Amino acid sequence: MTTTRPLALEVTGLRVEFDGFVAVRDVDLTVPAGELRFLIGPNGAGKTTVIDALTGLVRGTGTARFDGHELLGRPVHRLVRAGIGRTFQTASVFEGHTVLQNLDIAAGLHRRPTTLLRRRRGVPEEVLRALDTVGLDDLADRPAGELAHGQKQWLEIGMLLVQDARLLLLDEPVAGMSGEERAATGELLRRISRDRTVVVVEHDMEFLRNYADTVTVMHRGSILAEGGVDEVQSDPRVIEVYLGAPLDAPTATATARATGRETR
Ligand SMILES: Nc1ncnc2c1ncn2[C@@H]1O[C@H](COP(=O)(O)OP(=O)(O)OP(=O)(O)O)[C@@H](O)[C@H]1O
Repeated sequence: MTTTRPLALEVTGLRVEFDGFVAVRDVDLTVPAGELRFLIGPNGAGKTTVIDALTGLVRGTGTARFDGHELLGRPVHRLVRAGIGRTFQTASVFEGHTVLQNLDIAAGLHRRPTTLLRRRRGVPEEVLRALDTVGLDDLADRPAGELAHGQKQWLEIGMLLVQDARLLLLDEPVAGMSGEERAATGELLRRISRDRTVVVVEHDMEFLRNYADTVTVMHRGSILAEGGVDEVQSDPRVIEVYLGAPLDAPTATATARATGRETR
């Protein structure tokens, strides 16, 4: 099953506290389908915590609606069923199983493992489609543990596609990837975001410049700025807080970062 109409993620007043420490506050965020949204900000800005709150890993207050469903306060398995999928900074695939088996497991989480492993004929259509989308057709029978780093991330994205995730929240998907893998991932995210809602947490400024439609900048738990890449990169508040330099005296490092010669 594929998405038939664009869906937006609409977050208002999101707040997350850890033992009295407010990690995320007053976050309003709307992400339409068809747009590749990047979420950036210095370390500790609250990016991952936002994703954690939307995927049920931490408790958040406020509202977060997707496809008519309130996401906050729902258990993880119900969020998966509601079409919410995420990846982590480290790919979590079943290394001993083949690419196809990983996708098959993701496609039928409710089936018993023995049934899953016996099914070699009649590969479900959504699995074939995901293999094609993430470009792993030729590696379908390869154990996931033998895949290159980038390929594991693509497999993980494929696993979200077979679950029919329509809101994908991806945490630093290109970290540790080669230039070629980054470009392939960027194109993959573009394809996916045409009819799904995709939010990417990323530090890599070059990747951001090449692929982001819109950028949301977080700082100290709140949203600091939002707009196109050029707009955000030239915003003095962003230069000051995200790049870590005082406005009137940019350091060599900050200047290098602002012009994209450094990635973090
Ligand atoms: N489980 C937790 N318990 C207590 N504090 C936490 C927890 N998770 C995150 N924090 C704190 O919340 C703040 C936001 O962290 P978060 O990981 O969301 O930032 P981030 O923007 O994703 O940073 P990075 O780019 O380094 O991954 C940080 O100060 C962090 O130390």
